[in-house]
Amino acid sequence: MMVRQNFLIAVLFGMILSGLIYLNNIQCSCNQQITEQGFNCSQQITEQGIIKPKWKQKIFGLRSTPGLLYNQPSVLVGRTDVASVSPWSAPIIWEGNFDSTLIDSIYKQQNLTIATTVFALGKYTRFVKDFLESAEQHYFVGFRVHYYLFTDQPESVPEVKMGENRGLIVQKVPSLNRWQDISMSRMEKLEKLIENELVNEADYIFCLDIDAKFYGRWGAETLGRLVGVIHPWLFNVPRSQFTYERRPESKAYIPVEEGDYYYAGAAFGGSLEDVHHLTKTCREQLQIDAANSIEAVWQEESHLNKYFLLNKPSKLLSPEYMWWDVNEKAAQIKIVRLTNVPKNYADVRPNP
Ligand SMILES: CC(=O)N[C@H]1[C@@H](OP(=O)(O)OP(=O)(O)OC[C@H]2O[C@@H](n3ccc(=O)[nH]c3=O)[C@H](O)[C@@H]2O)O[C@H](CO)[C@H](O)[C@@H]1O
Ligand SMILES: [Mn+2]
Repeated sequence: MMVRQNFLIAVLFGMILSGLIYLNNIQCSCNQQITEQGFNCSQQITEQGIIKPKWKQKIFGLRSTPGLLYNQPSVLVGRTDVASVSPWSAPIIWEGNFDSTLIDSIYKQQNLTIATTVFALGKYTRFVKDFLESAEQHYFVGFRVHYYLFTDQPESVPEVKMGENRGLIVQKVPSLNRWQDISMSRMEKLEKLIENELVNEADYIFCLDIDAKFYGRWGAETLGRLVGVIHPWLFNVPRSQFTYERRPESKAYIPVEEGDYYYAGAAFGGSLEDVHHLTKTCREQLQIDAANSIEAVWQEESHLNKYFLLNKPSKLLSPEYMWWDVNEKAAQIKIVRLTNVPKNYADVRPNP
């Protein structure tokens, strides 16, 4: 009896031990893949046993270059005229709170590709040249940038000289009659682009308005998981004055006593996975609204604001990154990086 009991305990012990060894092995092989080829454990096996690639995701530390000299960071001195952090601890990027030399030296080591999307339909093709030429001067200079331009007139796309490792991919899309539909349809196009073409192609994506021009640096300080830009018109007003959708019938509804910031629809970005989730969710909410015959007051911008209320951005860009007119000043804006190009709406839009 005693012998049998001992035997059973020994078998049990052996089973636990081999289980632990097995678990440890899985972890080891996974870690090895991370260092050798980025994050390869991210392959997903579905219920049917099909292996689906997940997002290209690399594990990097913020590695610094030995011997790099830069100003000593201060714990005590910083900008006091603006907030540099949100209540959920996301940084808010302003001129004066980052060191561009240090940031570039860290992110250049990561061999990144930044996908950047713009849409130019109808008369908005007139903005393409200035947008691209100014981006080549100021936007992720020295990094690999792939611009994706969606247009109904590929023949009108101007020749713009691109820097090394930078390129333009033009995709033809059907014309639409209402500017609101053009603006809103961007969410679905972006969702599909990320799904079908960008997985394993890019590390980050930024989605920008085309009626915009760069005047200052927009670089690696803007990289993050989920990135929103604070709208230039509404950065200094109480939340009750934000132009959120206020009708409860819309999926974009935000009550007057809620809301963090008012975000611009003209610029957002982040990792492919996060931006895919954002564009998919906004596309779904837009479709539900359309089925209920309601269009949010600022179309997809209203839905973006609802999304960011429920999915807080990990990084916020100050209105330096989407200013409303290069000739307009505000005490807090020390540099205009990207700005709206003033336009006569009646002149460029297909409908009021
Ligand atoms: C600064 C800012 O946050 N701007 C937003 C705001 O007004 P905007 O006045 O900036 O909207 P907009 O007329 O620039 O339209 C948005 C974008 O749609 C594209 N487009 C539009 C019309 C057209 O005929 N052809 C064309 O290609 C183009 O890429 C343009 O940049 O509200 C819009 C939705 O209501 C968008 O959320 C914009 O991003
Ligand atoms: Mn615009």
